[in-house]
Amino acid sequence: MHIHNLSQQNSVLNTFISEIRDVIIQKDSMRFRRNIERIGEILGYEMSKSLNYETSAIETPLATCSIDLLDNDIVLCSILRAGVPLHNGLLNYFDNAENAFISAYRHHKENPESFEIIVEYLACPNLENKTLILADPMLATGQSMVATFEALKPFGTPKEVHLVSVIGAQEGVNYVKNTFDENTHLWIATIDETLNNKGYIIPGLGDAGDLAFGKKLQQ
Ligand SMILES: O=P(O)(O)OC[C@H]1O[C@H](OP(=O)(O)OP(=O)(O)O)[C@H](O)[C@@H]1O
Ligand SMILES: O=c1cc[nH]c(=O)[nH]1
Ligand SMILES: [Mg+2]
Repeated sequence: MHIHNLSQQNSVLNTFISEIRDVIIQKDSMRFRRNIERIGEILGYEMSKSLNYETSAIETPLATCSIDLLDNDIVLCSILRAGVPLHNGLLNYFDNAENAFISAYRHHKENPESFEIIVEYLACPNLENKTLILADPMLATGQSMVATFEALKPFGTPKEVHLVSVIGAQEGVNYVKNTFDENTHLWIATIDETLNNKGYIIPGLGDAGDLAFGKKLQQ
């Protein structure tokens, strides 16, 4: 797997990451969503450098110029619900992407430390030979990404797969690295050291879905 950890280089991205982590600033849910969206824009921009381009002729009012334009059929798939602001950020840059949505949530059984991933809702276009972008802001154990990819398999075989995430735990990064094809790319804003016994990323930011959209009752 090609891992692109953008925090290895200092940039304004650090400001957005610090704000989504900050226990005071993250109380402003509009700012939280917008920061995730801005991070999606940055990750999308960096990813765009690795895609395919074809030269086009563009007519200006004065002359013709040639410019290399993106030549990928992109399908942007996000995991509900925390994936929505990240999806919007990516879609801000990939104007013509087709879109897929899938729900994946953690179902806790009697023991709060153990959970399974439940996939229920799925809407997806044909993936055959397309560029699939799988977006989820939190890559904790990595199980949601893997369950999502499994659920998408009946929709066709993508030409290339890009995973996009904001904060990952090293354990989740290792899990997707060992599970996905070695040509898969991971575009991630930053990677934290560990998970706690409830599967939350430490230091992480808390519950991304709750911070973006409000606390949900456990099912
Ligand atoms: O890597 P994993 O261990 O699978 O964990 C990551 C998942 O947890 C979060 O979703 P959550 O279950 O909190 O759902 P929500 O978006 O509805 O809050 C997050 O958005 C991922 O989908
Ligand atoms: O740290 C985590 C792990 C999973 N989901 C979240 O929202 N945060
Ligand atoms: Mg959540």
